[in-house]
Amino acid sequence: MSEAEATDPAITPTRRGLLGMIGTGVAGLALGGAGGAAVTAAALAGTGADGSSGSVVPFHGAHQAGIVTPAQDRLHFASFRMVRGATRDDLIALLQDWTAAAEQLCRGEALGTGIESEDPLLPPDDTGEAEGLHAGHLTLTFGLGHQLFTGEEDDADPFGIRAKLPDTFTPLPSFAFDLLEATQSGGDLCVQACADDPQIAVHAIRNLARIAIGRAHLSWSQLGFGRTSSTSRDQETPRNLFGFKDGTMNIMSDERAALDAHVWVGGSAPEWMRGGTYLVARKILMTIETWDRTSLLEQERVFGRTKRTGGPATGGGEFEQPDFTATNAAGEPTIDIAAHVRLAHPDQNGGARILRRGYNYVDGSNGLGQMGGGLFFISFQRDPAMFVRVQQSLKPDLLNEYIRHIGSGLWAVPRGIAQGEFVAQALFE
Ligand SMILES: C=CC1=C(C)c2cc3[nH]c(cc4nc(cc5[nH]c(cc1n2)c(C)c5CCC(=O)O)C(CCC(=O)O)=C4C)c(C)c3C=C
Ligand SMILES: [Fe+2]
Repeated sequence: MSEAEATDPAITPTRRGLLGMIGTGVAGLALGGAGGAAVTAAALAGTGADGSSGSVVPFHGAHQAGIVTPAQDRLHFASFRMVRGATRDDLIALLQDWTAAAEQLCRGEALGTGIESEDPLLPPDDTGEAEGLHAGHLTLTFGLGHQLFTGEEDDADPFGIRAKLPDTFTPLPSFAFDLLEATQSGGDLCVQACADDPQIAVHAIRNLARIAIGRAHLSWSQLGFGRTSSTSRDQETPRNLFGFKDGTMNIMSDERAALDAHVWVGGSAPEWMRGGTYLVARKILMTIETWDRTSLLEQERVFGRTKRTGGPATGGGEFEQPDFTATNAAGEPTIDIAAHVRLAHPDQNGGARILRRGYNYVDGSNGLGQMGGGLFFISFQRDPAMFVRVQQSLKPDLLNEYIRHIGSGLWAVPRGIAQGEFVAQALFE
């Protein structure tokens, strides 16, 4: 296949197309072969047969994808626990198998021989629900939990990696108002799957869970939609379930200096984490019915921003800097002293900034006429202490009246990998 043919939308291969070509013996189409490169180039051209959904985000690179990648619309986040008695070799083999699968999934390929099993007495290599779909900008971001290094009792070294535990990687403390449920918190490994299409994200997690069997099991997972933070100025700022623009003051993917200062782990950390980051997830229930009965004045006081434009209460458009010194006619601060944006602002937090990349979620309703929905908050920062600092400063936040933190997790996200490496390989060297 020539480069020109490879980028022709009309012949950009879908999962089924790829299988067909493997079946007819197209030379080198297997992983790593010359044909494989052509397939990647085709997919990288970003155009599928339907003209929109065939885009590939490269899996390899200095940093893992899914962090500064322009936020896709859909999330399936999964937390895994290693099975009791799993060994270091099991963990390494799992990360190797996940890496090989992730490379294929992110290229929009079916796993192994796909749904056309050579032996009908065995389950097919791929579960099949993404058959006919394209890569859909799928990104898979892998993280390692603290317990992986220390064991459940914090006094063990089940996988022989304790010596590589970074000093800064300590579990999150309890926060005021935490109402955490163990069934939605923690985990030895996490995988953040983001894509344009929920079927693609779910397919990826499902197949990674299947591959993990006998070594790790799916502990809990969360579906999300309608990204609540932009990571690129090319994206319109989305709205959260309270109807406010969310992500206005986020760190953007082109802010190189800010990313180095606040997101990417730097030089003094263990080698396997340099270029990595830490992922915090917080499942935050939003009491939507109460909020919907709250006056617009109060809603805007809570955030310190206007609902329509997203601009600060002190005036100007969405991206105008808030003036925290401004007062109204009565001499009171125009932006309430407990407004969310005041307390979350870097000025209140020793300059700490975090990269937010969360999603709305709705898990159905609770049988009392209330929606079980909110924000699946995700942030990336070079040190978990940066999140802790911001979260602790939100203690008097007016928003707390309308939210409940019900799930939590912290994972170290190793640096990205080159072709031929597996995720977190440097941790085992
Ligand atoms: C600990 C970190 C944060 C949590 C938890 C959090 C929850 C949360 N936030 C919103 C809605 C908005 N947040 C906004 C700004 C904002 N929030 C945080 C941090 C946390 N938010 C930061 C660091 C910032 C930026 C502050 C700044 O630099 O000005 C905004 C305003 C628009 C924006 O800049 O994004 C909204 C709206 C909800 C609904 C929520 C929990 C459910
Ligand atoms: Fe916020």
